[in-house]
Amino acid sequence: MSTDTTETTPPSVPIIPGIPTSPFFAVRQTPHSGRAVFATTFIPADTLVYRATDLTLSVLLREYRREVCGWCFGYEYGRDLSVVDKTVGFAFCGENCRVKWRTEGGKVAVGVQAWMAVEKLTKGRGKEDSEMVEMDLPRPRPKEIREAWEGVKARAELIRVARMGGGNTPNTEPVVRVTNQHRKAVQKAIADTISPDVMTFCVSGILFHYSHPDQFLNIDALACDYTPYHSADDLQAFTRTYLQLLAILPVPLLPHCTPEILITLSQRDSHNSFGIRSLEDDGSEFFGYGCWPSASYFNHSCGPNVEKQRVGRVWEFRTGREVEEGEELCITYLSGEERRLSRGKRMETLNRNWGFECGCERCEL
Ligand SMILES: C[S@@+](CC[C@H](N)C(=O)[O-])C[C@H]1O[C@@H](n2cnc3c(N)ncnc32)[C@H](O)[C@@H]1O
Repeated sequence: MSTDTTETTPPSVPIIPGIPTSPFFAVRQTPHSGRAVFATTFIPADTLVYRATDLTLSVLLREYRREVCGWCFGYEYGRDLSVVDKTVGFAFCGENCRVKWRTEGGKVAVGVQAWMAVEKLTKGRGKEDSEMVEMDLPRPRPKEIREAWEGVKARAELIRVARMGGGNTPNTEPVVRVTNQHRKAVQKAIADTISPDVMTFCVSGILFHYSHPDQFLNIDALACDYTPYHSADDLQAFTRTYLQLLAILPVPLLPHCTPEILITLSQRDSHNSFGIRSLEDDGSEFFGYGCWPSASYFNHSCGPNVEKQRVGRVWEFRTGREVEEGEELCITYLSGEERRLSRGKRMETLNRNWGFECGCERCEL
């Protein structure tokens, strides 16, 4: 990571879909830490330099779904929210948010139908897997990931035929007769262990691909993690969820439910998502996470000059001090407590969670 303020301007990068634009900065290539944001002018302290409004996919952990608004992520200190939409399993802080979620977040009628199908499947099934993310388990390598997705291909095909009658689109003539084998594949998928949070992630991403095909490039352009699954179990939860979604999603969404799309979502989300946390208590409550592509070009520094703040569904970025023209604008990827760790422990945390050796000014000293 560069904090160089000399005259040598870092090379600019070719046009990238979804990069942030601002009168205060530009995105440029760095020698060692990918693309980064550099001030193009002197910036006084406490200047709002950017607002990221481009939320693509988001996950509210199941345990918070009654307490955190499905639209604005509002939270009332753990109290259950007043407006509950039982059919889709989301709660809202008011009727206004519920309507916005239905019209914009539900992304057309098929979106609402998709969440209804998920709710129908998951309701009453309780928590079937722990979904605790064990950070120290070995991560599946790219070859294992390829094999796992390859391993569910035949079952996926059977389910697709059962749902679509063998046609390539819902309206094409059936080309394969649907047999018991196809129907059994659907039943087996539905009976398999459910991972509700993985399912929310996948449905949110599939709906984004369906409703904003042009903006999917913004996700695709983000830094890629080729080993995005935390463990073999995590990878299996994704392949299982894929089959379950093929079995239950509204038919128009099935062409958007593919291994390629689901893998891309995991690979880009891994090093780019932002935690959705409580706004009080140093963000001690972790409600879930989301991907705002334009906000993902700020690199990390252990002594950041930019502070980020979530305001509802938007992230605001403000300078924490004066910034010289040419200086890199950095946020911190560390949570409140982690910021107070020693250099060695910070490095370890960043390496484990983000997969990079921190080269920021504070670590280099
Ligand atoms: C959210 S992205 C930031 C933008 C990224 N540099 C890009 O080109 O898309 C996070 C990734 O940037 C890189 N990065 C961010 N801060 C860094 C730092 N302090 N030192 C080294 N690499 C860093 C790491 O590869 C990390 O996984």
